[in-house]
Parts: sequence; structure tokens; C-alpha cells
Amino acid sequence: MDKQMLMEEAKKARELAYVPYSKFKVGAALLTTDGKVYHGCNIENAAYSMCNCAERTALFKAYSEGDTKYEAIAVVADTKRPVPPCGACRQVISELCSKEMKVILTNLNGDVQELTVGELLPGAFSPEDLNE
Ligand SMILES: O=c1ccn([C@H]2C[C@H](O)[C@@H](CO)O2)c(=O)[nH]1
Ligand SMILES: [Zn+2]
Repeated sequence: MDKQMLMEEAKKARELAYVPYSKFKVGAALLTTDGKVYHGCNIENAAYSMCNCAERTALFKAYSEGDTKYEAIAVVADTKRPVPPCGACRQVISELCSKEMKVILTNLNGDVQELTVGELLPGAFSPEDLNE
């Protein structure tokens, strides 16, 4: 599964978005180290703060099935620039994925920005910061 294929999987995931309020569809495809792909879309709610982003949908699906090691995540939306994940998703990705994991951001025009998890949220609050 190469970068291009993973972006195509993210586009497929995007079609399933439930977005009656924003009408803004986002798709994500998360590749595990075993070569499995978990898809995620954004899912909104009439209680707006309950909306869940595509990235977190994919990651929570994978993690909750016991798939906890990842190669890359691709994210797509109909944006002018490659879609930037929100702060909440950056925080969650930073905790559940390795700092070296690839993050592939894209849009429907085919613009691509590739970065690592470490670059996605430099200085992230992390488990090591907790006084246990
Ligand atoms: O990277 C992003 C940015 C936004 N959204 C969703 C949240 C909400 O449903 C809609 C508008 O913010 O897009 C995502 O899923 N991922
Ligand atoms: Zn988000």
C-alpha cells in the first residue's frame, strides 16, 4: 500500500461522512504495520460539540480493535490547501502514534503535504508530563 493508494482510501472514507451541519466531508485512512487499512469519516451531531473528526474515527476504530501500530495516516477534504487536522486530532494522534509515523495531508485537487507526527504537534502534552 503506497502513499497514493492510501490517499485513495481516504477519499473513499470521505464519501461516508455524516455532515448535515457543516456539509464539510473529511476522510481518513490509517495504515497499520500489518498492512491493514482503517477508514474514518467525520460524524456530526445536533449537539455540535459531539462531532467527531475523520482522523479520530479511524484511529479509535483501529485502537479499539487491538491494532495499535501504524505506518501512516492519510487525510482528505475539499480544501484549498492539504487539509490541516484540528488541534484535538493532533493531540490524539500524538499520543497513539509514533513520532516518526507519516501524516499525509491532501485535498481534492491533489495537493499533498507530508509530515511526521512530531512535526504535526511539536511540544505536545504527553503521558510523560503527568506526575504519577
Ligand atoms: O481535519 C479535520 C478538520 C475538520 N474535520 C471535521 C469536523 C467537522 O465535522 C467538520 C467541520 O469542522 O470537519 C475533520 O473531520 N477533520
Ligand atoms: Zn480533528
